[in-house]
Amino acid sequence: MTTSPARHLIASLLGIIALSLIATLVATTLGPASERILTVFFISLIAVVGMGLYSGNSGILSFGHLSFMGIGAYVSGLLTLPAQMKMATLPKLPDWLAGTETGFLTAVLIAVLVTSVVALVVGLALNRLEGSAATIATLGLLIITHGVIIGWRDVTRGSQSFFGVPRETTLWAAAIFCILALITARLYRDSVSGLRLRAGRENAIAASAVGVNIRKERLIAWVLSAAIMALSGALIGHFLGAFSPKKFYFADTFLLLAMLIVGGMSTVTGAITGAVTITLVTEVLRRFEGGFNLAGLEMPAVFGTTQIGIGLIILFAMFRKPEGLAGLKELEERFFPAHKLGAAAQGAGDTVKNVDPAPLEGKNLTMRFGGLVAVKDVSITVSSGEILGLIGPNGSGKTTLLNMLSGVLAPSEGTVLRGNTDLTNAQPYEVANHGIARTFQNIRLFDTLTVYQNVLIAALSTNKGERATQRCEVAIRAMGIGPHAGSDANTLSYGDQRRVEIARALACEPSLLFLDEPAAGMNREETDDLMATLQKLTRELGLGVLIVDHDLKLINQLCDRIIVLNEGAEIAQGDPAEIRKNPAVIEAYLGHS
Ligand SMILES: Nc1ncnc2c1ncn2[C@@H]1O[C@H](COP(=O)(O)OP(=O)(O)OP(=O)(O)O)[C@@H](O)[C@H]1O
Repeated sequence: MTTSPARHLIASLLGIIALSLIATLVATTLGPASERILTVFFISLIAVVGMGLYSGNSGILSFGHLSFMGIGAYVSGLLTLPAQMKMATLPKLPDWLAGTETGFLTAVLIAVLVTSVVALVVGLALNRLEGSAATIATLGLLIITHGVIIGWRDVTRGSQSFFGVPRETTLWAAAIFCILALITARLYRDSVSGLRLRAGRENAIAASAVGVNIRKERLIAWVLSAAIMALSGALIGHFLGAFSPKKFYFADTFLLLAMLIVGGMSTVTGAITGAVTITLVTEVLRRFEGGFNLAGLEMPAVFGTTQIGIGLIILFAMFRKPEGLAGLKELEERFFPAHKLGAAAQGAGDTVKNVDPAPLEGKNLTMRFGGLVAVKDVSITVSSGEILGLIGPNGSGKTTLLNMLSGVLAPSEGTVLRGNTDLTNAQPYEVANHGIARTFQNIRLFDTLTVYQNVLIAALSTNKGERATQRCEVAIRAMGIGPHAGSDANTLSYGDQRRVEIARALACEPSLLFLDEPAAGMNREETDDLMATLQKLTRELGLGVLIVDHDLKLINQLCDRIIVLNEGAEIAQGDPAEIRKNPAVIEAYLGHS
């Protein structure tokens, strides 16, 4: 399933095929030099797209992808090297490998499969790391793979040239594989998995809270991108006929990353733009590297002209276009309007089913941050059909309690149960799939995704993604944000962003909804409006709501029951009238009774 309008994908696929074929035809008419440049360009573009598929969609910059290109090249080279050549240059090869001699396409396919398996194993370990730690680990991968290739002389010829690989990569072969790689990357970006990964890139905690298993999505992207890198490696091996380990090390990593950074990481359009820009600059500057004649004036040779030029372009991109020359959107997304709501779903009550009618029980919950006890031995029950308020002065532990109930924090002591299911140490995405959705005190939207996509991710990632489109549209309508469906979330007003967060939570089809200061930053009119919407929804859907807010008017009018915390401990519990009269509550808020 794809998550973008069909016209986007059709335009994109037609554009990719048309551009590649036109470029190939033009190059064949211009002669062998142009053919050679375009072949290398196509192979580089495959690699850039492979790197972008992981780094762009996950937000984790990888320095290690050239490892997979190297593995692809060596595996494919070993499989196609003529037996006699192997006997002469690699006499210590195991017999089964020494006697194997496959065709080009078979070798490419096996190289891609072998590299995918290696990537899967590496990815399982790498997936435990986040952000810059993961990036540094990919650098380690590059260095280790380089070391292994150099050290494994019997198979790779070590640091010497690995030569004799049949030169099978023609311009047309490179063009067709490039089209396939571009289409794969484009389809992946807008697949369910790609959209989930992009959501995780924008805000990992929020993505997890709407049911996204980010580690799983990262692993899928990692393996897929490694497979594309292996394809690129096999093609360059069969184009050059000879290569050494340094072909898959820092210099080319830098070049490919430059293409990705200059063009833009998060789109296929960016990969193409970056590859075209850097290839053009490299080709032009290479001609001036050995010195040139400018209107009769002899200019001296400047070593490293090409690298200086690439460096300057990166600096320009960083200062003027930090998201890359192509920006954050695919070309076709700029031309064709984004999602509009269908006519399918009208009411809110027709889709929501109670996933689990059992109440959620937090028993004797305690949370310690070093020496600070943020929540002390608090027990709380949230039931369907009830609106429960959680109030208390600043720093009294409300958000921490909500984080423990929703899986964002594992409690230091105590248990969280939903019926017979123990959710004490469950991840947020597991909690979301037990019918518990939430919003955040500091709005956590997927900023560069549209409102529609923000909500769709939640629907796709909970309740097995059943009726996702319908659930998404119902939630958007219920919160009155239909007119903004096609806008990027970060372009909305504060009040509307809060509404998107609630719509996103509703799209999970929860039976329990946690709202952390939903009216924060809203004026009175917006707050009253929100209150009316929440009242209507909870009555219609039979939702259980746990709401944290400092707006006591809202809490008093909305809630059936209120729990009051002070300095991490519960000091009162009762209906609004009881709480208003409670001396301990008055003292906690006013400092005197
Ligand atoms: N991740 C954390 N690491 C360390 N201390 C934390 C963390 N989260 C919360 N705290 C501390 O725990 C205490 C309770 O914070 P919490 O945010 O739960 O209170 P709150 O009642 O929600 O406050 P507010 O009404 O201001 O949002 C505070 O002293 C806070 O500084």
